[in-house]
Amino acid sequence: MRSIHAVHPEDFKSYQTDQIRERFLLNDIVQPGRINFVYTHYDRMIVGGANPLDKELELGNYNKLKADYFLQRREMGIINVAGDGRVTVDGKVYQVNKLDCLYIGKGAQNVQFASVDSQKPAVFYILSSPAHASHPTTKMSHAEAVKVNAGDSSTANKRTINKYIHAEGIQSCQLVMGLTILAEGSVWNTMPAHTHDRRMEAYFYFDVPDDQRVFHYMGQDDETRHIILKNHDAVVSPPWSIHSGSGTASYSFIWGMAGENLDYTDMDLLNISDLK
Ligand SMILES: O=C[C@H](O)[C@@H](O)CC(=O)C(=O)O
Ligand SMILES: [Zn+2]
Repeated sequence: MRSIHAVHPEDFKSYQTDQIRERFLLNDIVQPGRINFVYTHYDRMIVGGANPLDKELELGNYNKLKADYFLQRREMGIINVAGDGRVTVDGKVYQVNKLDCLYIGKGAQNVQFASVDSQKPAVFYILSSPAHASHPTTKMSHAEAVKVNAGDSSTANKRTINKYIHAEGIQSCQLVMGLTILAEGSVWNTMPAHTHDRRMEAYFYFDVPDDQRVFHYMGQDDETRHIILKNHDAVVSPPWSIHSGSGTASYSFIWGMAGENLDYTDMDLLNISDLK
C-alpha cells in the first residue's frame, strides 16, 4: 500500500505539473484482477479499487495498518461503477450493481469482491477511514440515494448529486460518500466551488470516454492550479483546496470525505468572480 503525505498550501504555490501529479493523483487504483489501496495522510483516508475478473478478490490485511484485520479500527464505503457485482461480508452476500453503495461497519473480518460476469466486470471504488464505533453494514441502491438537482444547462453545470453515506443517510463514524452525474452537454462539477476546512475530500472520475479528459481544479481560491485526469483516476483534495472540474465531455464522479463532521452542507461557498 503506497502512502501519500499532506501538502502545505504555501508549498503548493510553487508546484509544477509533475509534482502536483505525484502528490495528489491516484491513477493506479483500478487494475484488472486486482485490489489496490493508497493510504493518504489526509484524515487517514484510504482510497482503493477492486476489479475482480473470474476470481473473487479478498480484502487483505496490510502491515501499514498494524491491525489484526483491515476493518478492526476502520469503516468502509464501496460504490460499484461498472458491471454487476457482489460483495460478501462475513458470509453475507450483497448484490452491488452499478451505482449501488455498500457501507461496511468497523469489525467486519472477511470481505470478498466478485463480478457476476467476468466479461463485464465490476469496478468497486473503495474508501476507508478510521472508526471508533461499529455502525451496521448497509446497502443502498442508486434508486434509494437522496438526489439533489444542481446547476443549469445554460452554465453547463446541470447535474444530479446522489447522497448515500451522510448524516441523513447511511450512518457512519466519519465517512461521507456519494456520486454526481453530469447531464449530457454539461461539463462543470462543483462550480461555484467551495472548501470545507473540516473535511478532506477525494474525487474519483468514471464514465469518462477514453479519448476525453477532465480538467480538475485545485488550490486556494485565489491561487488555483489544474490537473488533467482520465477515466478511473482519483484525486485528493486537502482541506484548504477547492475541488471542481470541467470535462471535455460529460462524465460522473464519486466524492468522499472524512473529518470533523458528517454534514454534507458544511461548505464555505466561493464566488466565481473571486477565483484566481
Ligand atoms: O463536498 C461536497 C462535494 O464537493 C461534492 O458533493 C460536490 C458535487 O458533487 C458537485 O457539486 O457536483
Ligand atoms: Zn466538497
